[in-house]
Amino acid sequence: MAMTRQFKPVRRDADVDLDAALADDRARALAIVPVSREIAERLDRFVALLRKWQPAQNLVAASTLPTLWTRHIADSLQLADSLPGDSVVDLGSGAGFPGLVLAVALAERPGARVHLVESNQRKAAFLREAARVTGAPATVHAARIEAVLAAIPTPVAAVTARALAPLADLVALSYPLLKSGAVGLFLKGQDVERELTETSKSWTLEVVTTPSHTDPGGRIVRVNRAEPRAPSSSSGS
Ligand SMILES: C[S@@+](CC[C@H](N)C(=O)[O-])C[C@H]1O[C@@H](n2cnc3c(N)ncnc32)[C@H](O)[C@@H]1O
Repeated sequence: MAMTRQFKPVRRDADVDLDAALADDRARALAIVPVSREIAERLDRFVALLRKWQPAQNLVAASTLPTLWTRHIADSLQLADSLPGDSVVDLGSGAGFPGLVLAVALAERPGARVHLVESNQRKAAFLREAARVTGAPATVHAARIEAVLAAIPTPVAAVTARALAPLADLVALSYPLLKSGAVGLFLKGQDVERELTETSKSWTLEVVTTPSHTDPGGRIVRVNRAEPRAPSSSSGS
């Protein structure tokens, strides 16, 4: 009788180590930013997809993969409580931080919508697939922010970004939304005071900064209002 050999996929030691590290990190992350079991399950699907695409797409720095939950997911989720409403625009979403994760957090809210703006076509393709597998209410715009922002329906409750640009550039990029009532929620590092000083040279700002729950030294910058400063008149004429 002919024998059919069954080949099982081989799991390498590195995969097993990563499974264990991620299980620990998941528990740490969800202790910092608790979510319902339903949302945690959606996030598990997101993590599985990211791990599948990571070898070909290098979606996050490989060194941060074992701390994906604390470093990227909890870092994003901590903004959820600060959202003043359920319509969000996330600028330069990359692999989905913070925008896709916020969309997952809002998945149970009727009418919620998160617009993810990402000009890299391969990352945008990943974001579309991530929205599909998680059922997150996200719309992906595979385009440059400057080209797409005017087409996003307003009013928008919040505009978010992480690791995209200095604060002054973020305020300028998001001004079309800020002036129609959105708040800016920007995840920033230790250098935030210098960035605020720089931004204040060109903008009148109402800003609140609070410590990050996940990044020691990191700050959440909430821009409640921004208006461009009038150019100073030149002297001596
Ligand atoms: C450093 S990554 C940060 C990604 C993500 N926000 C995070 O924190 O992991 C910046 C992302 O912004 C995208 N990006 C940069 N400039 C952009 C622009 N003008 N319009 C749209 N996307 C942009 C890049 O393609 C990249 O994926």
